[in-house]
Amino acid sequence: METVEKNQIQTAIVDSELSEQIKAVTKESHVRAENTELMLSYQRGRVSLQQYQLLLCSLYKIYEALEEALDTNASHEAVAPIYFPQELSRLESIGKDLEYFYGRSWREKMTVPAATLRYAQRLREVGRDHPEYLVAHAYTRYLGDLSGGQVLGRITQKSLGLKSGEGLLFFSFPAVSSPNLFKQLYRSRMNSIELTEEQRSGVLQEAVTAFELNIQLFNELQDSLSSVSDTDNQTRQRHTQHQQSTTTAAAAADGQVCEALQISSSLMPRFLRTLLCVFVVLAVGVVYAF
Ligand code: HEM
Repeated sequence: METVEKNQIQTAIVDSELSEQIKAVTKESHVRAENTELMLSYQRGRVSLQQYQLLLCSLYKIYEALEEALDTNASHEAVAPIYFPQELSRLESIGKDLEYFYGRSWREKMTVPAATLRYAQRLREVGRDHPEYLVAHAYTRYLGDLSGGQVLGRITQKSLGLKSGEGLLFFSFPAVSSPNLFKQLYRSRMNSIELTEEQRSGVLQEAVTAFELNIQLFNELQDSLSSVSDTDNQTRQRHTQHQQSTTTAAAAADGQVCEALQISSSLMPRFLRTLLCVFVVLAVGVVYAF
């Protein structure tokens, strides 16, 4: 770990409770997470459907690992106080959102970057070897979802023109009537966990790691989208060049055909006009191809 982070953790440990320490120690990471390309798209109100769908796929894998680890360790003394499956569990909601976007075979259509798999793997390791660190991961995700995440939900809905609730269940916590009050309760439960100094230091370090894993995931996800859109652009450019010579001339003729069909619209049923239009456009295409 970097010396700066070690110093931050040591400063945070002095005289304060876990919830304050964890917030202090991840402050700088939070700023970095907010400034990733993906989160900046959100803050500019310009999230794309592809960005949101890919994010949901990754979140599914992360919450699957996190909630499995929490369930397995539900009675562990460092987990029980912050175990709120009814209020917080996200897995089922994300699954429904994925089904909304990808249909019933959403599981086969999921794409997940390597960073997501590393994140999920770390969650499994923590669940197995250090259940007391789960508080760091649960804090990072759930309290984030209940804080800035609520704003992100509204931005997603607006950017994608989704109707209330459609594909947006991830952001909704029906069993939490006041996110602020719930966060207060959650912090007080975090503070009730008894930890040795060594464990506390480990939890704080793990919280920094949890933010780092999120940042890596956002970056990789954004990179994969950029490379997909680069390839798309290249394919589109080649396609456009290939088509340009025939399309330009054909377009003028198409326009005339459509104008002609508009004139006779009151006399001809719609499907016949469509059929005629398709036929004429095909014929024009064949003529120009030769
Ligand atoms: C567009 C990006 C984001 C914005 C605008 C944002 C905004 C906020 C805001 C306004 C708060 C409330 C601060 C307070 O109560 O003092 C907050 C809290 C929090 N955020 Fe974010 N956030 C973003 C991204 C993230 C990400 C990516 C994570 C982690 C993966 C995260 C984790 C948290 C956590 C854990 C808290 C609770 C802090 C605490 O009260 O201890 N946030 N965020």
